[in-house]
Amino acid sequence: MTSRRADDPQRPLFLTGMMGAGKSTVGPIVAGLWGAPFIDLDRRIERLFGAAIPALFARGESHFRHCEKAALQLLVAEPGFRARTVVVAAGGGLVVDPANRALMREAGVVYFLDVPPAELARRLVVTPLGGRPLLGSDEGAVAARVGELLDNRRSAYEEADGVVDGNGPPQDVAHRLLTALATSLRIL
Ligand SMILES: Nc1ncnc2c1ncn2[C@@H]1O[C@H](COP(=O)(O)OP(=O)(O)O)[C@@H](O)[C@H]1O
Ligand SMILES: O=C(O)C1=C[C@@H](OP(=O)(O)O)[C@@H](O)[C@H](O)C1
Ligand SMILES: [Mg+2]
Repeated sequence: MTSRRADDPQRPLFLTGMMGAGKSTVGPIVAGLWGAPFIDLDRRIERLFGAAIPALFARGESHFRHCEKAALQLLVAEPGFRARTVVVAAGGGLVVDPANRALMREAGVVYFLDVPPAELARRLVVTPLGGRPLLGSDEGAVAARVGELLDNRRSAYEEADGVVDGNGPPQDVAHRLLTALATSLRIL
């Protein structure tokens, strides 16, 4: 069984990985199994800055990255955050900034949901592309773009406390994650 044990340390879990890895889909399932709240950092950003992700990107990627970093810093600074059991889905690019990586690892446990580029592209082309401005609007170019981003980011994703295979039904991924996490939490 993969649910939390009463004696597990209380730590936030950050889910990282590429767009399409399933962070926003698997995160709420893990939170439900764990009896913990779920926070999607992209939704926090939208609330904090009063604009949708594409609108923030329209002011430039660096503007979006600034908002993203501020949202992470504000979340982690909430009283008692580091001792909470909470599941946080990061946006796929949050790890690119080394300060964000360090902050997540300092504040909680970080897991990388690893999914091969072909599967990411398969998932992303059936999702409205406009919501992820970095992918552009050309379906045919998504696989190449995703492969390029993953090549650039892989080493940052791998600086996690653990890596979980994100292939397969979301429920299976959630259970896989909780099994891996149980081990991480007990050795903290
Ligand atoms: N394990 C999975 N298997 C198949 N499709 C998935 C899986 N996880 C997510 N998806 C689908 O892929 C798309 C992106 O998922 P999402 O959770 O938003 O990813 P992320 O937050 O990592 O970018 C959605 O259409 C979602 O339904
Ligand atoms: O990989 C990225 O740089 C991004 C991923 C998105 O979140 P998801 O990973 O949840 O799609 C969102 O934060 C933004 O469009 C940028
Ligand atoms: Mg997401």
